[in-house]
Amino acid sequence: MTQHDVPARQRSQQKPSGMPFERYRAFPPIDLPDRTWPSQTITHAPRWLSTDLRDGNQALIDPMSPARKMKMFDLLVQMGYKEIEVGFPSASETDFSFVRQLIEGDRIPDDVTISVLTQAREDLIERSVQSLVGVPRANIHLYNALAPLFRRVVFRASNDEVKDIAVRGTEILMKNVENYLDATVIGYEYSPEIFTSTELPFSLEVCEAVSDVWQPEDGREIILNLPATVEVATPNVYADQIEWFSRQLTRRENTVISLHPHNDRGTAVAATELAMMAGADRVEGCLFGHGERTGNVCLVTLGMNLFSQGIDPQIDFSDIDEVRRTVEYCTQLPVHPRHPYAGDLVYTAFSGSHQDAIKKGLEDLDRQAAEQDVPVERLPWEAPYLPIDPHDVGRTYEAVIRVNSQSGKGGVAYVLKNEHKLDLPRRAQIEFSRVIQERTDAEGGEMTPDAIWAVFRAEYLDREAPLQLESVHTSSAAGEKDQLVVGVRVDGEVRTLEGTGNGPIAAFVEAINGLEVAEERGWDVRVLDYAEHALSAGGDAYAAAYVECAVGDQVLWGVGVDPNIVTASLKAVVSAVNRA
Ligand SMILES: CC(=O)SCCNC(=O)CCNC(=O)[C@H](O)C(C)(C)COP(=O)(O)OP(=O)(O)OC[C@H]1O[C@@H](n2cnc3c(N)ncnc32)[C@H](O)[C@@H]1OP(=O)(O)O
Ligand SMILES: CC(C)C(=O)C(=O)O
Repeated sequence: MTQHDVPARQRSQQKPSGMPFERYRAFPPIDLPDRTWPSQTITHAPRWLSTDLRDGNQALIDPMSPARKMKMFDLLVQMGYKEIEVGFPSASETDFSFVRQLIEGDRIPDDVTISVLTQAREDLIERSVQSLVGVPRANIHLYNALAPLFRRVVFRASNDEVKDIAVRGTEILMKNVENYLDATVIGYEYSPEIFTSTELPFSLEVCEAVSDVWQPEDGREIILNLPATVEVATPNVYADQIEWFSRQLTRRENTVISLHPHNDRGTAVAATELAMMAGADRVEGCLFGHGERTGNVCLVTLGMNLFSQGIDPQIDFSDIDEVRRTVEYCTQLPVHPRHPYAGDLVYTAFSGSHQDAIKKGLEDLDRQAAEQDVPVERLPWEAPYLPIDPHDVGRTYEAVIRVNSQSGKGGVAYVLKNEHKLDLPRRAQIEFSRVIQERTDAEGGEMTPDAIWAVFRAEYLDREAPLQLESVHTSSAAGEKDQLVVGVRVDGEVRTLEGTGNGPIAAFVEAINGLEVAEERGWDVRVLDYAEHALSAGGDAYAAAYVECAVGDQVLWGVGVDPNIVTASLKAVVSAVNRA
């Protein structure tokens, strides 16, 4: 079908881009009509291999120094990675001596297997094997490219000659292992590089030939790593390729099918997950997706995706910021603020409707926890816009809601509640968020919690003119109205006011309305709504009071905070009057 055969309703209204798209071809689909992977689900973590110290390192502007490599290795071990590719020892003295440092310094825990990568060239294989002398167990990883373009351009060799590179490489490797590593248990990994662009039958043929040499059997596995060296198609195609390969392969029970996806199309995570559904056993990648070009698949995202589905990733991400800081130090590259699960902004909402929903969701969890009398961490996680609980990766809720011109009342109210325990009534939230909105519109940028608090204090708590409350005495007998005597300053002048009413607020309002300046000031005060709550528990607890008043023809809120609830209420009335 050409572009012109596309029905008009499906055709884009936009003009042709002028981009030379004709130079590119769509990747042909895989003929696998009875594919089974679409109906599979992922139920457990794969075997992970971190290639941060190899693929990750080889793609850095400034490859890791020995100290940085060691820090990365220790981090990977601490997080729980059991297979770690530690370098390409034949590439440089730095890589070789790092492997020696690990072995001679006894840095490799008993349950961790290191591996090293080599091209299928005799001298490089020998040097790689030599780097492993003295290690109790390790994997050696050999690769050569099989794809048509590489056969023609890089190796200038026929299919058989390219297959022979892999077969001979395996034989040479086994010979060297015999010569140098008698006390070491060596595992073998072979990668038909550029697997994604290679004819599937040819990849299979070469892998079978390599396996014929290695002779996998029970207790002697072979790892066939099928890399998306360059990601060239939609993720379903990779899954088809993996399912096809896995079905055709002999000795499947002694073969570990491994993935090594790159992210050229930005779909490495999806491709990996679909390929796991297609039967892969093992995944290679890097923390935060470092590696050649657009990087290897991100191990953090994959692991946390499992976690968010209730599956143990077998890796500890509980202090994600520490992981991020260490990786940034080792790679000297920043992690994007929107990186899934770990970026600075990924648990933060600036926009009003998101803030409102998150605030309600978190309050609902607190309510459920109180009702069921269990800690909130024991409840199944369910909160709008937050796929996981930030606490589970060591983040706090403090940064969840941040305020700028896109924010609404929910966000502002969340900050006041979270930071200062002030739970504003709904209409007070609306009123105060307008005050904040004026600021953010005028000044742009973000308003920090401290700045919001400063505005709140100035607006509601710190106004002392024209009215200031100095002292409060109340008396009431059962069944009688409250008698109130308050000391105030009106425009700085000390006055004593007396009032009577159904409660101290009504008595105070009566006293204010009776002042001689009341008429000229427009202080015709009526209370429309009232709310109060404790700010903290215990004998020295503070109380917050919120009073919605009509003062003349204005309707506004006042807020008061005091250890004494009556004084807090009267302060709230003063706050409203002064704001008017
Ligand atoms: C997809 C990947 O990430 S694979 C890993 C890639 N990583 C690296 O390359 C980092 C480490 N590499 C290096 O330090 C160097 O490339 C070395 C030391 C390995 C080799 O260096 P050199 O001997 O200078 O060779 P060079 O790097 O140019 O490699 C190209 C040669 O190797 C051959 N070659 C490339 N890959 C392979 C392979 N897997 N097996 C056998 N031969 C290979 C090429 O055909 C070419 O041969 P030619 O010179 O006869 O044309
Ligand atoms: C060596 C192989 C696995 C590789 O890095 C790749 O193909 O991307």
